[in-house]
Amino acid sequence: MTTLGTPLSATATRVLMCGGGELGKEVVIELQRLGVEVIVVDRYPNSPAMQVAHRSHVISMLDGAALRAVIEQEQPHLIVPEIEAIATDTLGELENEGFTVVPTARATQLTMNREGIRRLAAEELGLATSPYRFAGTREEFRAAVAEIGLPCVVKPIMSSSGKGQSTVKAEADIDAAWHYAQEGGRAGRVIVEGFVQFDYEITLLTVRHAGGTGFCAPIGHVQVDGDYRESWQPQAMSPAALAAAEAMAEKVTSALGGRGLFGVELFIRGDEVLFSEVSPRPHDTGMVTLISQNLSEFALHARAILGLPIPAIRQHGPAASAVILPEGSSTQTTFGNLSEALAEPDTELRLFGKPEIHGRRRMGVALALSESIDAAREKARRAAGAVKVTF
Ligand SMILES: Nc1ncnc2c1ncn2[C@@H]1O[C@H](COP(=O)(O)OP(=O)(O)OP(=O)(O)O)[C@@H](O)[C@H]1O
Ligand SMILES: NCC(=O)N[C@@H]1O[C@H](COP(=O)([O-])[O-])[C@@H](O)[C@H]1O
Ligand SMILES: [Mg+2]
Repeated sequence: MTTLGTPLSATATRVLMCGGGELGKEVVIELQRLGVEVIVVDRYPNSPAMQVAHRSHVISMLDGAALRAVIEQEQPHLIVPEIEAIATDTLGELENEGFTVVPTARATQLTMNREGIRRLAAEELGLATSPYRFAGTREEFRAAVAEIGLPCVVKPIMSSSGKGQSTVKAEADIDAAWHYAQEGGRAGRVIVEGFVQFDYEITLLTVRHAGGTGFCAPIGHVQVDGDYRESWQPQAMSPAALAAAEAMAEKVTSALGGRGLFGVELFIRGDEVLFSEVSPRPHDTGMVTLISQNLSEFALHARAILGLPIPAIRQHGPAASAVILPEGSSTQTTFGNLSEALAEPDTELRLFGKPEIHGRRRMGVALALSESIDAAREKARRAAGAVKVTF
């Protein structure tokens, strides 16, 4: 596609986003800048991306019939999944019928289930990973934990952002980990992974586009309870570790195929790289690229899926992001003290505009550029911390 039309006309280039959170919102903004007609589908009204799209539909995206009906009605040129929890079998059928799914329907099927992507990476592609077992019953689970040994990490095979994930450190944690995974996942089955004592972990943003495959500078991050709190770019790496990371990212993304941006999650120990998982779409830790690159991960995704060139990716030096992750209950949250939050130079905020909060929810992110990674991280944390959230 190297011609784009006029939105809302007979020549329109239509993109339908399946999922419309904060990551989708930035993708929609990039598509809007190119005059693409954008339709957003999500499970609740006024999701962040819906607020910047041409139209929206509220359905359960796990309901294959509902998803098919919306797609048949909208006739998009591209179907762009934004979350994992989608009726991916329906995406497969639609792809067979001639629709284009980003990056491919198979990639969305394999990555929505930890078992699919782990078996592809470790067993078919031979990538190094943590040791792992899958379990569908309590008995299988106890046996899997015994085989992997302690400490181990337990995750539902279908979940994201750390939901249902816990670390079993002692015998006494085993039952709680099983129950927690049953509540937090969309299927009873779990993965038990050996706990990796990594030096640091990265997201290697990898973009498959018309001219080949490109890599962003590695993004380091800190996770708490399986959910990201801070990220920074560039993460310093030895040349050997970086080369191994890029080789691994190239291998797994070419196995998934199609065009678009991927977030390849890797654990690094010395010069050794272990594959963790991959998102076939922009990654939350990659929000730092909103300030750190000429083309953010969202701009890269938009260009790649539209078949446009990506001749260079420019990195602007030490940069960081820190999440705004309040806990409360409201449909009219306010974000105050912004003059202090944005007082320092080279600081930005994104407030996602999520219509509700019940419990803990990521509502925004602070971004900063500075002289060093430490200084950028501190600045981003100061900015995020200064925002006064009231419910
Ligand atoms: N085997 C492991 N050993 C050590 N730490 C781990 C292991 N697996 C996961 N973690 C930690 O938990 C974090 C979240 O794990 P993972 O990415 O698998 O969860 P997720 O729910 O898919 O998260 P997201 O959807 O945000 O990517 C990792 O980034 C890492 O910090
Ligand atoms: N790690 C995956 C991730 O960050 N996904 C992002 O969070 C949104 C859901 O947020 P919500 O749970 O607040 O609705 C998703 O729509 C996506 O933008
Ligand atoms: Mg992850």
